[in-house]
Amino acid sequence: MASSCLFNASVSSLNPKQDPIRRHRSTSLLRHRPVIVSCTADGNNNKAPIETAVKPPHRTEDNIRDEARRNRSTGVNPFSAKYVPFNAAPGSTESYSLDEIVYRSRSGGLLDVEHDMEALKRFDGAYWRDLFDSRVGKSTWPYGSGVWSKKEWVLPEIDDDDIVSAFEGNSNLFWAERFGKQFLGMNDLWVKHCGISHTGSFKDLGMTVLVSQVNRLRKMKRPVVGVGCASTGDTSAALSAYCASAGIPSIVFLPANKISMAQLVQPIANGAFVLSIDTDFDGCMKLIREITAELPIYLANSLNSLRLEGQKTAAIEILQQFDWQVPDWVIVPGGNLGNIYAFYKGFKMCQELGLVDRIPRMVCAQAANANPLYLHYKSGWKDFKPMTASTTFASAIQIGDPVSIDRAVYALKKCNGIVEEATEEELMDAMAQADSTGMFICPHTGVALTALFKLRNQGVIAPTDRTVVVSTAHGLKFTQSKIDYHSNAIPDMACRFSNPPVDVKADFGAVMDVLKSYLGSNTLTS
Ligand SMILES: Cc1ncc(COP(=O)(O)O)c(C=O)c1O
Ligand SMILES: N[C@@H](CCOP(=O)(O)O)C(=O)O
Repeated sequence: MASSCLFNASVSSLNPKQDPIRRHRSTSLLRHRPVIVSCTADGNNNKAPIETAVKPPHRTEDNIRDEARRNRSTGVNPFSAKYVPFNAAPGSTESYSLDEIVYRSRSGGLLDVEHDMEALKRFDGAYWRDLFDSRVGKSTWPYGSGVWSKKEWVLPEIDDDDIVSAFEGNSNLFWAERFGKQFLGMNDLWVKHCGISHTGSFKDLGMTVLVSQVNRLRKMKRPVVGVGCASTGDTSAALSAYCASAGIPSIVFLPANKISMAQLVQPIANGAFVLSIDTDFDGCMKLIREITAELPIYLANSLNSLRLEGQKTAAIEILQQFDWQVPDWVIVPGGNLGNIYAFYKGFKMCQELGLVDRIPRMVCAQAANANPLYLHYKSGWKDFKPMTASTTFASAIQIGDPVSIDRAVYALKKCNGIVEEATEEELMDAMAQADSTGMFICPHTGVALTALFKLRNQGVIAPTDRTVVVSTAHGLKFTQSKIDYHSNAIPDMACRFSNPPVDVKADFGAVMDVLKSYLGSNTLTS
């Protein structure tokens, strides 16, 4: 079936791969002009979307969603994705539409979202790089989001109108110059601040995808009365915010007294139905799986592979922010273990589709008090043993029975990865050291930085290696841990880098004395 191109029918039948001049022209235009997607496909199914560089003028009566609707292509979308069993045996034909409500394969294993890679490969790496780059820094719906700017690789078939987005992603890749030089002798250390985000953690990246799909299912009159999750605090915050924005009920299961106040208040404020349950995260996870099997509540944890499609865009973004150069190392704190696989998948897609020629080595960092993956790695990947996780300041990764263990092991084996762990003292010191150089990180990022300290000291990571530490949540969600540390109020912890406030009388002389002793000289009076 032939279909029309909205703005430029004359170029619609060209495939940029076959037409270097067109490709060159489109590239230079895309660099400078806003982009609207229009689409074409012919009966031989050998053509694909063409970007036009012509954006019609903004109509004052339109909002950005209206504008996207008005400019929507009438062409056939050549891209698609489906659920398949994770790491399926060769020859497996089991698959499910993304419009089905399914979290497990027939054999009870994990699922994965599989994209039609042949369709994506009809475009070369340069095309995808240019397309993604052209969408950054714009407010065009839905591409203003760092996730949806990669829509063709995420949920290619969803209608833009169904998308629920807070323009998440595009988070800061911070050059940790002083921290790297002062504490590690490194000059190319970076922190990907995924926590500087709508609800303060990387969960927004996955949740925009999941809640958008739920929005679509509800419009299709599928029986979804609400969306539910078990959480250590960040998944619940993201779920409740995105659901509230779309007017969808959310239900969150939280382990009582095991998450920070800031995290607890997020779903409460966003109108979620909050259950505080007398168990740990693993207990909540077991319950939500049982409940979602009984009631038409859609499961929002990363067991649901849709989430990882959004989270993988953080990896693509890192490459993009380095102008498509590949860092040597990427360090990710791990709990339920979806994110480490999401990063691997993002990097791998970029390699397979020709945007980059290799992938980085990844390190998964765990708290020593919740380290089932670390123990598994140290055993040479022999038997995996779930555990009961102990209390940790890195409370969002206090998880003993991670649902994505198979995904994590797969990813780490494929990228020659490493697993490290951090004691409570190590992670808190690392957090304080990072903060002392101008960051304000969460304890989980402290776990990742500890892994970096250890691998540098062992000589595994070299001083000149380009290294990215993934910061997963905003430090403002975990202020109590910082207060405890800087008050020297943590039993059996030296709190070596604490910086408690000095009590001083409201008296000029007293203040001068304190300042002179701080400055170590009489510079104030001379
Ligand atoms: C702040 C933070 N960091 C890291 C993680 C670990 O991510 P994952 O569960 O995907 O391993 C989580 C959640 O588990 C989290 O909330
Ligand atoms: N840290 C997570 C734990 C659940 O992880 P998920 O990615 O499987 O939802 C949280 O914040 O709840």
